[in-house]
Amino acid sequence: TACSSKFVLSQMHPMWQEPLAVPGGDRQSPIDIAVRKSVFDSKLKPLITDYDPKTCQQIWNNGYSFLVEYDDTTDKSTLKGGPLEDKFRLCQFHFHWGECNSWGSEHTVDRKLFPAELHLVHWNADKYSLFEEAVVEDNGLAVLGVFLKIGKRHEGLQKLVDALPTIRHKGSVVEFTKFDPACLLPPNIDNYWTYHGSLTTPPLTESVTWIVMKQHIEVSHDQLAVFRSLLFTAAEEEVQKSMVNNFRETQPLRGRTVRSSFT
Ligand SMILES: Cc1cc(=S)c(O)co1
Ligand SMILES: [Zn+2]
Repeated sequence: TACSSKFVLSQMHPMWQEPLAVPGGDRQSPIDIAVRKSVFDSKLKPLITDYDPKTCQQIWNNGYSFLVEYDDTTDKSTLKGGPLEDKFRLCQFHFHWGECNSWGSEHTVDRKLFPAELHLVHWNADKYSLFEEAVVEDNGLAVLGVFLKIGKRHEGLQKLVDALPTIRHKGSVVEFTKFDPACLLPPNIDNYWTYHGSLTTPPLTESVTWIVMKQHIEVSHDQLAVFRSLLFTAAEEEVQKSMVNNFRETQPLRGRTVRSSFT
């Protein structure tokens, strides 16, 4: 298969036709994180996550990925500290992955590809009152990125994996409660890279403070295989398409500096 040949890089194909012009276009995501070019910033604080599993509401297939959505009408599940000046509310998390374990992440580290990447999406609740408002503002969003590697089974992930067959098609939603997203974070969340970027799916708005974890988490081959059983297409569509390679290619740095919280 495309995944076994040594020219895997030439086999990669992103999920959708890229729009020609994007807003501004000089702070797009994802990017390659060139470790030796990142700048240690001793003023970066520890990250503070405070997630309440009771705010977990549903899991659904939006035709790009699957989203686990949280009640963000109060300050129950929040992220602050790190590079952030304000308090951000968790609204959803989702993943990006490949058709095989050779690729799938959005960010790369010294051009290294991971099989998948988790994104926890938060919006600035000190400055705005809705995600929809925040998503078009420079300091509106904070997305926490975590790389996934193939290894031992992730016990916390299994509840989510078990729900995926019930949302195979685009548009399907099921109730999903009492899930603590903190279980998906690596042991040490104080080692991260941070830079200003964008959403990686349309509308690609340049409103994201990215916080990418240095430490990855491990999931089993079989768990990631279930992600690939999802479909981009709705039940009534003639041709069903597997939900794989739902990542965007890395974008030009355009002079941006990536800061690190560690030396
Ligand atoms: C809001 C949002 C953020 C990311 S990173 C994504 O992939 C889709 O939607
Ligand atoms: Zn994403």
